[in-house]
Amino acid sequence: MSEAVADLLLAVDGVTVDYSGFKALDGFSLTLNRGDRRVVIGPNGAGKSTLCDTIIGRVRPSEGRVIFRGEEIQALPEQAIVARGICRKFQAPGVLPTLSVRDNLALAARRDRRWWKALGTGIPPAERAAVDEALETVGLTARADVPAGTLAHGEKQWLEIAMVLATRAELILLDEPTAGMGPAETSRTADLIHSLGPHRTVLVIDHDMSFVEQLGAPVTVMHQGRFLKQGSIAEVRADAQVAAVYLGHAA
Ligand SMILES: Nc1ncnc2c1ncn2[C@@H]1O[C@H](COP(=O)(O)OP(=O)(O)OP(=O)(O)O)[C@@H](O)[C@H]1O
Repeated sequence: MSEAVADLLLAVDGVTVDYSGFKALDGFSLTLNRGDRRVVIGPNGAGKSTLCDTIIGRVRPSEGRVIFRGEEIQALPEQAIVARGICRKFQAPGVLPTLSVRDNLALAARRDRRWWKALGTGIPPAERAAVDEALETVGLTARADVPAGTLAHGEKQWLEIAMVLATRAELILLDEPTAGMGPAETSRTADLIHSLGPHRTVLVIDHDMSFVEQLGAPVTVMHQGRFLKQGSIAEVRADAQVAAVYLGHAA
């Protein structure tokens, strides 16, 4: 196997998602190598969330393939895809407000997802280690025993990221991880993503250009379900076609 193939973690290959004739994704392709950080941007309706939905198995493509670790996954159920090592940031209802921060993480770390088994009976050492590491990474160790519902907004977002980390997923999909955050929290979130080691591969969708700049990762621009450009944030900012689609004309 060549080095390039060995490093390839995810390939979205010519994927089309068709809603009764409307193509939310239209022959879209993207590849991620192990350890990559990538940001996907694009105007409203460009297909960014549909891309995440397709990778995680919530939406089925009518054409194309999603290949993870060398195997096609586009027809697998979502739980099977998660079990293979892809996790999307849990949305707010994923956090149980009356449980402690640590217990929320213990549930996320639980591989068999039978959550009632995760409480009271003690958690296996590997899961405990994953929980402790996730707490440390997002800076919530001191808050581990408070009810999750009492966390500030930014802390809740970090808990959601920690829950993804606790699953030990290799590929992490973060859909607008800085939504509702102020500048200081946004910077901390960028630092947090930087601090994840090379054993994590991260795909981020975000509208906040200062956050995208702080991430410093290659940027893929989508428009109308299609690939438009890829480059550094500076290259993308300077691109006339990208500027045009954000201003709402040209394609
Ligand atoms: N279930 C659905 N049925 C029909 N159309 C859909 C469905 N889901 C999404 N779409 C449409 O597909 C297009 C892409 O949506 P998507 O949410 O992926 O875009 P996005 O880039 O994430 O946008 P935003 O930045 O506003 O979140 C939009 O025009 C949307 O209205």
